[in-house]
Amino acid sequence: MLTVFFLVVCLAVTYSFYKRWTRISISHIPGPESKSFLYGNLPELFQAQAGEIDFKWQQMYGDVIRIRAPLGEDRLLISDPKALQYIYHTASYRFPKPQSRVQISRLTFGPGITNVDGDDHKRHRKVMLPGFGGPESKSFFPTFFACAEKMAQRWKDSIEVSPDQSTVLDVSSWISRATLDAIGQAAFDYEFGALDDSDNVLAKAFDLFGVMTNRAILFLSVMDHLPSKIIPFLMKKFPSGRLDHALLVNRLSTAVAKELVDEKFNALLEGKGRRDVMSLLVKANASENAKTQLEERELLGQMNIIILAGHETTSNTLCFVLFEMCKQPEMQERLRREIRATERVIHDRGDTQFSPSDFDSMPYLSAVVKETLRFHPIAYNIYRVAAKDDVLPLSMPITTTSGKVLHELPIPKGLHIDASVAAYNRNKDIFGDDAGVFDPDRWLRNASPKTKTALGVYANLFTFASGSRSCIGWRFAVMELHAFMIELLSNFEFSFAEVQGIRREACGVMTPTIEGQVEKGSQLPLKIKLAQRDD
Ligand code: HEM
Repeated sequence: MLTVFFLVVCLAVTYSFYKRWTRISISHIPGPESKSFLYGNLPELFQAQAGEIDFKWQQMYGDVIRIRAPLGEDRLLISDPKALQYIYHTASYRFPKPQSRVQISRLTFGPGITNVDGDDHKRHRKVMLPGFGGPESKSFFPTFFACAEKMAQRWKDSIEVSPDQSTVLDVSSWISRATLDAIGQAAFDYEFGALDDSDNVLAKAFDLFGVMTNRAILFLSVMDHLPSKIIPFLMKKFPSGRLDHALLVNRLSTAVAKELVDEKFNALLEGKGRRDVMSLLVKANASENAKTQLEERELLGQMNIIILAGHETTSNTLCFVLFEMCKQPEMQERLRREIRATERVIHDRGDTQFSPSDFDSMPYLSAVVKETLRFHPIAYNIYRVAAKDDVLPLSMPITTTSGKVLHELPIPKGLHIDASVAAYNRNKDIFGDDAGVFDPDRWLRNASPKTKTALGVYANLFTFASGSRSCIGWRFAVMELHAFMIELLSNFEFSFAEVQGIRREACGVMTPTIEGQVEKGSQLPLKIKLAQRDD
């Protein structure tokens, strides 16, 4: 049996080599030398700090770069606005995700919006959209605020008992648990209780921290060239720690999800439908016709995806806001002054809570949110494959290695494309010559960046991707970021704890780690004390 299996793998790999050598070539596109036939340039891309090599290559070769994947395969690393707009917006269903990533997502979450394609994806997205509109996201603002307040209270308790009225906390663990609770309440009307329990099983399971090893690089690349049907078999036959962990996440979170889907469905039948995302999803699904309705296993997959996509992303973004605020305390001070001034207006009008309409009087806060999303995009690279031979439009012509100038780029079916969100967000033509500097004021000088090619769903950033597969939860995330920042900055002063050397670790999502302690996973130890109040 195993011999037959290996024969199939060898044939598949040989066939993919044959196809590679007889198709349109992109080997004339400038790019870095490959240091290894076995791994190509991928270790440089996946094992450096997030975006670091993207910025270097962008300076050397421009916004369309040929890189090598394992076994001599050519790929493109792209940050060109027009090419990205074509791939993610205009022709998005002609550029599906690589099958290795689709299969891992299926294994971890079950079938759901991130791992289906074409008409199936349209069906999933249609049922999910009603839960993620503008009014719905705004309605969760008080929930996000309450979670931030609860965390802030714990920090105050810790400061109160300390002799020097300050505390050092790993804020990455705290914020990750607070955002897990926030997603539980807003998306499912469910209490994960992660803030109350630092050993929360689900919070620990959803910590998918892991730096890409050479073995994983090779494994994923080979998976991309095998017939999709044999991949689940291969995964079972050659288990690994990461895959076992994915199965554990699936088991734990599906158990919670199953209980909730049943509860929401019964509530709907009894006419007691609630306003959380999942209730809206179950309701939208019930009004679909039988052909387009999501099956129960798809609803469960959806919930698993929302738990992960909805908490690790916002949580890590919040960590990088605090990181910037510690680097530049004057920004922290300015933000606090703006929040306090708005607080006074709110009290004067007889309210006790901030609401999304107060954002209008906090332009610096919104500018800090946008600048953090630009400068520290948590999903720093996103991946696609050309489903057929195609032609990419370009914002800037490319000069090939033989000196020919191309105004558009023919690409072969099967070409892997790594979109560099990190590099696009620092494009000097769009964001200015100082695109490499963290400067929230750029958003006050120009509310939207100058570009002929509109891309992305928020502020012309590519942080939430673009087009039919753009982040469905972006409004949700923007609300949550504002709520947490108001609460944290108004109450506390943050500075770096003794440990220095925070890294932007390139895991599935970018996360802070400490130089020399990467194996310990996400960490952001900060010194926290109560902010002075004059009133
Ligand atoms: C700062 C926070 C966030 C960032 C930077 C972010 C970024 C992204 C990006 C780049 C994608 C596209 C990935 C790809 O196509 O390969 C995506 C998709 C997605 N995001 Fe987010 N996200 C954030 C927060 C959220 C939240 C809060 C939720 C849910 C509550 C969410 C749910 C989703 C879902 C379901 C998809 C898949 C959409 C589809 O395939 O149609 N995200 N996100």
